[in-house]
Amino acid sequence: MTIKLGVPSKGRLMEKTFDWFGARGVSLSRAGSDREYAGVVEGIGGVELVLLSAGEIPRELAAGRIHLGVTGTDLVREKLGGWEQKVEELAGLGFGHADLVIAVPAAWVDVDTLDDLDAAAAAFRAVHGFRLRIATKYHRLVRDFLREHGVADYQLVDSQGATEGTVKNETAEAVADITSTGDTLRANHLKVLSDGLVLQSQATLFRARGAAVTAGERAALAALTEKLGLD
Ligand SMILES: Nc1ncnc2c1ncn2[C@@H]1O[C@H](COP(=O)(O)OP(=O)(O)OP(=O)(O)O)[C@@H](O)[C@H]1O
Ligand SMILES: O=P(O)(O)OC[C@H]1O[C@H](OP(=O)(O)OP(=O)(O)O)[C@H](O)[C@@H]1O
Repeated sequence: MTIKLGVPSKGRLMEKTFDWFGARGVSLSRAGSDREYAGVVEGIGGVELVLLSAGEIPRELAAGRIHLGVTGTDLVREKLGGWEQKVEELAGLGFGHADLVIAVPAAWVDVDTLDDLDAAAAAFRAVHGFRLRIATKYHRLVRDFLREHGVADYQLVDSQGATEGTVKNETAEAVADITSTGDTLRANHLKVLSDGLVLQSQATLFRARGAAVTAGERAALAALTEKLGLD
C-alpha cells in the first residue's frame, strides 16, 4: 500500500521541499526531464510523489486524493473553508515565508491604517459612484479580514498574477497580495497599511484528515512521519 505525497511542481517551493525531505533521509526527485511531472522517492518505501501546482494541493488534500501535501498556509486557508476540519498541519518547513498584506498607493499620504482606508473608500464612492477596488487572488482571506476590521465600502477585483500592476493600470485602487522582500510593492509605488497584515504564511506539510483509511496506508504514513522526526 502506498501513500501519496503532493509537492509543488516548480519553482522555489519545489526545490526547498526536496532539500527539506533530503535532509531527513527521504530523497525526492523528478523522474526524467524537467518537464515530466512524475516523481521518484528514495530512502523509504510505500510513498509515491505527486507533483502538483501549489494552488491545487489544498483541494487534493481535502478530496483525500493525496495523503500528505506541501504548500503555503495562505493557500490552504484561502482555498479550504473550514480548513482545520479537512487538513492537519504536521510541520512548518521554515521557508516560503510571505506576508499577505493590504497596500495602497504610496502617494495616499492620508491613508496609513484600515480606518483611513475605510474613510477613503466612503469618499471614493461618493466621488466616483462605484466602490474602491482592491485587486487580489485571496478573496476569502481578504473579505474576512476586512469584515473583522469594519471596512465595508470596497469591492474585490480578481487578479491571479502581477497584482501590484493593477493600480498603475487603473483596474484597482489598492491591492491585497503576498510580499516577501517588499521589492515588488516598492517598485510599484505601493505602501502597506500599518495594520494591514492579513496573514503570515510559510511552506507547511499538511496531512489530509479524510485520507489513509486502510491499515497499510496508516502504517506507511506512520513510517514516513517517524523518519521525518514528526512524532
Ligand atoms: N515572493 C515570495 N516569497 C516567498 N514565498 C512566496 C512568494 N510569493 C509567493 N510565495 C508563496 O509561494 C506559494 C505558492 O505561490 P503561488 O501560488 O504564487 O505559486 P505558483 O508557483 O504561481 O503556483 P501555481 O502553480 O499554483 O500557479 C504560496 O504559498 C505563497 O505564499
Ligand atoms: O515582496 P517580493 O519579494 O517582491 O515578492 C512579492 C511578489 O512575489 C509573488 O509574485 P510571483 O513572483 O509568485 O508572481 P505572480 O505575481 O505572478 O504571482 C507575489 O505575488 C508578489 O508579486
